Amino acid sequence: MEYSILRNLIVEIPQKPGNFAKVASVIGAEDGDIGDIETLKIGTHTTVRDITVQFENIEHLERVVDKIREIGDGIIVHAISDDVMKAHEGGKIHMSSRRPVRSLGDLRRVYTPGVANICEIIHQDPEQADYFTSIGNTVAIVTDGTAILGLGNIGPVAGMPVMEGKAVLFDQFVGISGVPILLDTSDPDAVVETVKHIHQAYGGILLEDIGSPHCFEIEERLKNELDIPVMHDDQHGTAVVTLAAILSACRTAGVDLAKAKVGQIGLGAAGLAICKMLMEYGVEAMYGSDLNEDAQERLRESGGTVLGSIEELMEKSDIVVATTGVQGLIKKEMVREGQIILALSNPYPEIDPEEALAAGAAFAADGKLVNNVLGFPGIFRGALNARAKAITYPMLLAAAEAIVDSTKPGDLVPHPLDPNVHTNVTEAVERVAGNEQ
Ligand SMILES: NC(=O)C1=CN([C@@H]2O[C@H](COP(=O)(O)OP(=O)(O)OC[C@H]3O[C@@H](n4cnc5c(N)ncnc54)[C@H](O)[C@@H]3O)[C@@H](O)[C@H]2O)C=CC1
Ligand SMILES: CC(=O)C(=O)O
Ligand SMILES: [Mg+2]
Repeated sequence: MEYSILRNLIVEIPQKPGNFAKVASVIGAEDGDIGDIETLKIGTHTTVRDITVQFENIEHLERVVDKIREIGDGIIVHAISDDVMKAHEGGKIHMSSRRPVRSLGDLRRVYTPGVANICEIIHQDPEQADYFTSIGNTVAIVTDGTAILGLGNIGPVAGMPVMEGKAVLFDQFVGISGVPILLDTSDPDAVVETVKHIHQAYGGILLEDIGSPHCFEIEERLKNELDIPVMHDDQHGTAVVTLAAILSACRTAGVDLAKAKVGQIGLGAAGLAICKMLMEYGVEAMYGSDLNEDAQERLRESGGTVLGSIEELMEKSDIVVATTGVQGLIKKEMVREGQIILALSNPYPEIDPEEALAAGAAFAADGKLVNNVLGFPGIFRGALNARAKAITYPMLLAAAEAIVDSTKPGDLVPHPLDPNVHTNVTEAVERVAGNEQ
């Protein structure tokens, strides 16, 4: 038998001698090849095991799982997990202590009675919280779940894996603690009130995957009403990285961005912010296209030109950016020779970069490559280091330029695991924030 897929079966088995053997023999009798077996949880009456098994194909997997389910006796197959699912088991983040408690002395220093003195110091001088608490190193990752990647309004709980992912990136790239906050409302009044009531525990607020148009009002009001950095990642994190990718492409192609014709397909959170950033940078011919008339109107109000169709936009633009969430929206016949195409929707782009290049594009990339992961960690690290009260356009521009400077010749953007990019963005943002104070 040729095995082509490997899966992990998460099976709950009542603690009775012979029960595990029943599961193992069913798998063996059906020619499944058992590998590692891990005990995930020992309960009072049952044990949950993660059994790695190789299968010939999906049909073979389904047959084996059906046979295990037929055993009965309280044996339950909870999940069939692959390596992505495995990476999510138990969640991706965990709040951990920076101070070990190994003795009573530790306990008294870390907790009562020692802690009371620190509380009093902060009570007398609230700024001491910067030194004696983790607040200044913690960012709330706030979502209402209305625009989770390009998956749409799937709710905040379904969006939690994305928020945990952002927290992983904050921690790994710049040492910030990211704390997901899931809101069960999208009403701007309620969102603003809620964030205002909880904001004291955080040094900054990252708004994530909040859909348009309510994201615009929410961000604007929170920026005005809070004196800590607030940034909607899908708007400005994306705009920063997109500007950087376009600048690198223009540098390689010898194109002057200010004189280029740029088309943006999708004028939601990401799209409108990209247009505004590019126009602020000096782009004069900024075209846009969206199905939604209000979104079109927002581009006109910002100084851009709305075109009637995607075909017209593709025809007229030297550089095209797409953030619609619609896989395959750009057809290869629409691609113009020498165009720069950034199809940024996640998880699936508007056109595969290989297809765009084969159709004549000079540069093409998707949202895996040109991704706000290159921006938001360093932007917040820099803002927190400088104790900035807001994230401003000059700070965002400095972040974009730092990304360009971190990009190897010929590439559009740096590798996201290159620590230099996060350090460079941090330093650039911190420097500008420091100058602004
Ligand atoms: N690569 C990256 O770093 C990022 C990528 N994105 C991606 O961009 C996409 C959009 O995200 P958001 O702007 O937050 O969502 P959004 O919901 O605010 O905006 C989507 C916009 O696309 C428009 N649209 C939908 N179908 C269209 C079509 N057929 N033609 C023209 N316009 C159309 C909608 O009317 C809406 O205005 C998502 O797939 C997301 O994953 C978003 C942020 C960062
Ligand atoms: C990358 C990101 O933030 C998004 O696709 O929504
Ligand atoms: Mg997002």
